[in-house]
Amino acid sequence: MALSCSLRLIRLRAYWPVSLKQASLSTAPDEDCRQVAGRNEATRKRWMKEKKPRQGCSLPGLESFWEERLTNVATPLWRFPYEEQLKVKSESQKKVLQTLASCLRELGTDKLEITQRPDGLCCPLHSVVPSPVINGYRNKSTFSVNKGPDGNPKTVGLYVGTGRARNIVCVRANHLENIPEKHKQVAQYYEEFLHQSPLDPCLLFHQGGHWRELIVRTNSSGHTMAIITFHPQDLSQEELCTQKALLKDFFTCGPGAVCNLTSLYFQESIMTRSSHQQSPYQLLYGEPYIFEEVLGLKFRISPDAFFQINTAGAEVLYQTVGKLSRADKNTVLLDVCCGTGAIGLSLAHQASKVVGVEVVEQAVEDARWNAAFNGISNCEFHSGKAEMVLPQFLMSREDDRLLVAVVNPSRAGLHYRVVQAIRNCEAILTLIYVSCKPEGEAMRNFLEFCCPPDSGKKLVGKPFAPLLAVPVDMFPHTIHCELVMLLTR
Ligand SMILES: C[S@@+](CC[C@H](N)C(=O)[O-])C[C@H]1O[C@@H](n2cnc3c(N)ncnc32)[C@H](O)[C@@H]1O
Repeated sequence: MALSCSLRLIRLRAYWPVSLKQASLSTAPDEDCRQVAGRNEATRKRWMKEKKPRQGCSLPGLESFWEERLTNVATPLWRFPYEEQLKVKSESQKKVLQTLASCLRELGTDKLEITQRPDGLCCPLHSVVPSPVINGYRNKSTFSVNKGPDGNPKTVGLYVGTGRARNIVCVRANHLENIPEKHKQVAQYYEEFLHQSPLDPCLLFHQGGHWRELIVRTNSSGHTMAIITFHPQDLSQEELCTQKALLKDFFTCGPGAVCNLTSLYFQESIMTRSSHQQSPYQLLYGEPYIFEEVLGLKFRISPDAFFQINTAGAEVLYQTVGKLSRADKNTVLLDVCCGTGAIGLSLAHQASKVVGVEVVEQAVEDARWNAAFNGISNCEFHSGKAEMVLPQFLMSREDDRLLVAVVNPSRAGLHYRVVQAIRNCEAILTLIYVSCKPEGEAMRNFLEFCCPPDSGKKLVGKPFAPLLAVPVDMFPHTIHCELVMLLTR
């Protein structure tokens, strides 16, 4: 990629505030707000001046100062009415498409009619499709354990500050509008449990301590799964069993019973994040899975499996993908990075067949169960890294039907080998790229899909061209937005 193009990508990233998790590690929440507002500076100033009062903001002093900081970092658009938030998001998406257009021009793409639009965008941009739910929409929240504003190391909340700057403060998330009350309640009781526990929290791995983050998942029927991560350090099996029993008692017959947990999991982990394979999720109590309904289908979700964090928003997202995909009974739909199979299964009725690929084993097992439970028989799900599975699958395919590829990778974007495999497969004419961070690694992927053929990079297939971009808001109050990009050739 040309140097100026890379610089533009860096600038674009600077324009975008960081993700909720990253955001909670930022030192400068108010700066994020300034960046977010960008072109809507006047509107932002007006709203900041009017200072919409924060619900329940009655705490004086230190704690309320930190809560406000966290609110501004994690939900930087919270002061804006939702209509204004959508305008801010639309501006951000425009930036992405402008950057893509100019990078494509620099790369000498031959799709000049696409990159020379009067608005400077690489393709038409649909207005942002709103989230059906604005507040408390998260079905999953991750809470950390660390020192709070008062220095108490047994505080359960989200981070403000950064590890690098050594200024992390863990702030209770009670005021965040995107987190449902149930999640806040479980966090509050976990904190109470920690206060009762004789064991220390694990703040830094090398400094010892045990209690670590809490993940809460809920579904629309009110079921609640809690997952607690624990650093075993050098505890014996017997001591570990005692801790698990204390935790279970607290949430089943102690003060935490009011949380009404449907499942309680415990994961011993010595790494920042461990998969089920690396360190199994141990069910201490209740149901092994949580279930959710999406577009009339029932989905089983394991503790290790990804599921879109805004369920109502996910329905809108999948409907959007379905409309753009043009999958029909003559096409095979590839669902790359399929999680529990949600995209493929919700579109299976449109396609002749769905082939899903996913690296998390538990999610693949869920996807197979979900297909069987919902009576969907034209789906197959492959377990493994897409960069290993997909090239092999496409090479060994004997079927000559057209393929529609839907890719929905994590923030790291698609591995280069996945891009090569899709680009060099002539049967794929339609590609839908779903990204929650289109200004990041997804941008690199867009350029790899659309650049002129380059035998040195083994991108020999005809380039794709962006045809339409539809942003779907899944994350009200934050700057983030899911971008559904239709690319064809
Ligand atoms: C953003 S989620 C999308 C899941 C799914 N499309 C959905 O809507 O529920 C990204 C998924 O990619 C998976 N993933 C990450 N890296 C992968 C890889 N190298 N190969 C296959 N799947 C991967 C993750 O485990 C996660 O389930």
